[in-house]
Amino acid sequence: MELQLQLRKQQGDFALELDLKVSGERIGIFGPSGSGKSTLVNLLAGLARPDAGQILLDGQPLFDSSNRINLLPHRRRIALVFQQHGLFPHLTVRKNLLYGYQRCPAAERRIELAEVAEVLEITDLMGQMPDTLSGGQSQRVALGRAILASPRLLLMDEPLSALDDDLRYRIIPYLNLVSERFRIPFVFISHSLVEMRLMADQVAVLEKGQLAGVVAPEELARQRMGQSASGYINLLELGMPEEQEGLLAFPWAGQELLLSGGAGTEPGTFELSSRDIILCKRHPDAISARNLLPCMVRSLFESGKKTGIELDCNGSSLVAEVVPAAAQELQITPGSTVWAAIKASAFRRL
Ligand SMILES: Nc1ncnc2c1ncn2[C@@H]1O[C@H](COP(=O)(O)OP(=O)(O)OP(=O)(O)O)[C@@H](O)[C@H]1O
Repeated sequence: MELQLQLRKQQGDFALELDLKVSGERIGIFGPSGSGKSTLVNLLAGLARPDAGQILLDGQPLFDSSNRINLLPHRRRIALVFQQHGLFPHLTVRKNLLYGYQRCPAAERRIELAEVAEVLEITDLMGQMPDTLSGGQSQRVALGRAILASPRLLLMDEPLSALDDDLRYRIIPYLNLVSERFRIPFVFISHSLVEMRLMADQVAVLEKGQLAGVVAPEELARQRMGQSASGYINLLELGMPEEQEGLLAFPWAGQELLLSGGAGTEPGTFELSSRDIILCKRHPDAISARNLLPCMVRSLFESGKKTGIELDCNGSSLVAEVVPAAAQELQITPGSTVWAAIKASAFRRL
């Protein structure tokens, strides 16, 4: 998918002025509150009209003020999914799903109900009413309804923010699977850098109605490390654990990581903040942290008032952060070796 826009939209005191070209199947829109993200979604969907400019989707104009083109929302073939699932309360799950399907002209239908239900694991819910569904089930049905309209683009305005963490991370694989299996590109808004890294190939960053840049999500996470309250979040894929001295030993990068008991006994993805990694130049003789990993420094980067340090732990990457003075004192330079100390309680399962 290629999305190209050059537009202006005034809303009261706020002006959105964008000149943007992004391509990819999974595009994120990131920015602080009030930066214009929802306004952009409304303009793309045709729910609001730019004052002037052009919006092209795969080269086709959805809006072009100089040629007086402004396709109606349903002619854009863009499906919307919002934070609140918006299911019809008086219709069963099946009828909610078929709503999207029946609205799509027969000749353009390329996605079938049974297949969508199978991918989203909602086949068993078909006869239920929306008020009997959990938040995650409702959001999967809303997604199914949007997909069954066989859209050219799925547009999602904070689709996961109404869900608790546990559900949010269970829905993300479905979104990725849907985009891949049905070849539907998506554009989504989120405040979460972790969501961006799990779901986007490219991120358009908005600030005060302007485009601040288009970057890879990993790059964005590093740029924001110093400003973010939680630092840079390392995402670690850990294998099947074994019990060890009252803790759980998870395989990772050819070694073991010890985690506290609450980590669960399945393999999975875990978060580890860059702030929870302590670096030591030499092997500390006595330390309470349960994990002590020998690492090589790959690179250093600056972010806000912090220095990020990308470590190579047996071939796997880990990002730690220190204040610049600590990096100098410890003489941390690319190629040098350090020990990374991590408490067993610092990991959080996604
Ligand atoms: N109908 C409107 N009339 C006047 N101003 C509006 C209108 N709708 C939005 N705005 C203003 O436009 C700006 C951008 O709003 P928008 O909802 O696009 O931001 P956002 O980045 O999506 O924010 P959030 O993350 O909080 O949802 C805000 O300053 C908002 O107050």
